[in-house]
Amino acid sequence: MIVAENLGKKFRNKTVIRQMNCSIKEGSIYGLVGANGAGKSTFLRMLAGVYQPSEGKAEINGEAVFDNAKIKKEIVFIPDELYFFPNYNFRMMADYYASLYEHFDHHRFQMLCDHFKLDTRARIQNFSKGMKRQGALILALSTRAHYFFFDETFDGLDPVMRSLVKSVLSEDVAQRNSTVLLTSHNLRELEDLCDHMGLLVEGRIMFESDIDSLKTEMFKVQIALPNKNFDRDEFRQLKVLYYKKSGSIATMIVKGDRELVTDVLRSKQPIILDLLPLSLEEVFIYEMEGYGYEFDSLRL
Ligand SMILES: Nc1ncnc2c1ncn2[C@@H]1O[C@H](COP(=O)(O)OP(=O)(O)OP(=O)(O)O)[C@@H](O)[C@H]1O
Repeated sequence: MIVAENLGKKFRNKTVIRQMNCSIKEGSIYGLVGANGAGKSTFLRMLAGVYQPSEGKAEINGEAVFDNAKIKKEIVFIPDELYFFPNYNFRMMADYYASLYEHFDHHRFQMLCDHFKLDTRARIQNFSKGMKRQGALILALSTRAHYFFFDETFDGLDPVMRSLVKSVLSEDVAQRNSTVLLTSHNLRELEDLCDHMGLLVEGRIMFESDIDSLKTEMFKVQIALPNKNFDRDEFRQLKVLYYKKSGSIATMIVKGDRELVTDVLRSKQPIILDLLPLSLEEVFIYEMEGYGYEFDSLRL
């Protein structure tokens, strides 16, 4: 279990992460999304033991990560800006990783390189940005570590490679119960991969949830009632996050159990009733409104 408790990070006088609380279970794929500069990389670096927290705790299985050689052997951190030794090829980088991670699996390394069609003897400096990303991921997964921290992993990957990377990551988690924490500034990039997601805003996780309940507990409703003059008050039994009426049809965003919501709406004997699922992006937008953030241009 990865745990952040009242975690904070300051650089000189600038507070970048504040009072962060979050726990990530073994075997899960957790996506952390947030705008540029929100603090994603800083948070990841503290969980990976690269930065020392200014306050609070960053722990894995109850032990502080920073300066903890034992735990760091179980962690691979792939930063947003990749670094490879000059003049090295992938085979040489694999040997270097094997010197750091005792369970490094050379067979898996070769298999993944074949799968991604990467030539292990070619110089890395001649590779494209996307190929370097693939290589970093292959090296990480070949270590047989248990905790993977990937910063902007999909940056530079084309759609085919993205989906290949996603399937390789999901497979590792399913087979080995490894734990993956990924960051992205693009929510759509992570939504089909992660089982949990958190939204980081100005150094704080504003909210987090498992994807299934996020998607199944919020709906877009379109409804028309026999009495055309109904208003929002008609639905006061429900948690209506957003309401807009044009003509005789109301469109609203409702939070709650689908069956209960449907029962309440049906009891009004609607002429039109549609309950539509929201995309994850829409769910985040409406949740954020509860925290006073405005997303008018993106709504409905
Ligand atoms: N080593 C550092 N020294 C000083 N300030 C830093 C340092 N690292 C990060 N920051 C500051 O912390 C803030 C958050 O940066 P961070 O890289 O964590 O954000 P991010 O969410 O990963 O952004 P991006 O999506 O653009 O990569 C920024 O204002 C950045 O300038």
